[in-house]
Amino acid sequence: MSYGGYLDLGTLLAAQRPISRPEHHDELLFIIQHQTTELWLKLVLHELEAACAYLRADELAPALKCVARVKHIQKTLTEQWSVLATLTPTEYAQFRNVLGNASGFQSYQYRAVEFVLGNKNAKMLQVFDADPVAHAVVLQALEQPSLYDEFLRLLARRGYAVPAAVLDRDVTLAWTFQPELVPLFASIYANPDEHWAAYETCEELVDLEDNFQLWRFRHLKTVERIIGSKTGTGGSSGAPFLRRALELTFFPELFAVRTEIPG
Ligand code: HEM
Ligand SMILES: N[C@@H](CC(=O)c1ccccc1NC=O)C(=O)O
Repeated sequence: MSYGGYLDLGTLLAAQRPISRPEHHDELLFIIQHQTTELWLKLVLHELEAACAYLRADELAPALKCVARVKHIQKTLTEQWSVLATLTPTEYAQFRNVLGNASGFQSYQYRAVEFVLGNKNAKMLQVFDADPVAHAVVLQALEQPSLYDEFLRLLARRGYAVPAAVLDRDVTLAWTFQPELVPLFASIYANPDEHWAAYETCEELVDLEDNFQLWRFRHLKTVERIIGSKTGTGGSSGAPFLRRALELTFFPELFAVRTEIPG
């Protein structure tokens, strides 16, 4: 066994193939920024799937360990935007045309992560109709209970009053705000010592969402500085579309509970 053999560096390092002609110096940065993101997303999915499985098996501590690793990856991904931010609008404009209609909308691993965190939308599946591998990954994430679903099921098994409608919901649908969960979380937050496992997990989920939003924010800011208000190659309005995504929340009840804490 050798270093390059074990890591399959031949394959990995042959996978950066700029298509601009003459080749633009900065296209390699653009490719590597995306490829490293996709590699980390692969690990994020692997860890989130494991976290779901541990929750299903009532093993909270190892589930939280997976979440902790995901949080570190998210921080790395958020920091990594600064590398791409060295790409000036002038430089990007010199090879943007070669990208055609390709865009981040087509990142199946990103879509699967959104789905595992509960932001589901079956319509996004059709983007992957022509790619069976991508389709299967996103479909699996659509059809399985989200991390939040698994946590709420675990709470129900531990005797917490999670409404039946929440436990029996169609998990392929996007999560919608469930007001009945707010008093349940309020009782957990009112007495952390008695509900430590639940309390700690709630805060870990809030961290995940916070980190996800920071990544989205840095994407938006990088996009603003590189393409301004141009429309996206994927057909969206560009920065306004990305700005609206900052209003999304995966765990609305965990934010609503904050208002209910006396004091
Ligand atoms: C010059 C750099 C970049 C620009 C100008 C840019 C721009 C955009 C725009 C305008 C969109 C909306 C879709 C569209 O109409 O095209 C988008 C979506 C997206 N981009 Fe980027 N992007 C850049 C870099 C990246 C990188 C490095 C990643 C990392 C993988 C990424 C991941 C995504 C994802 C996942 C979406 C879909 C977001 C969603 O559906 O909520 N982008 N990007
Ligand atoms: N949507 C970007 C293009 C872009 O960023 C992109 C193009 C091809 C492959 C991945 C991309 N990344 C994220 O959207 C743009 O409108 O310039």
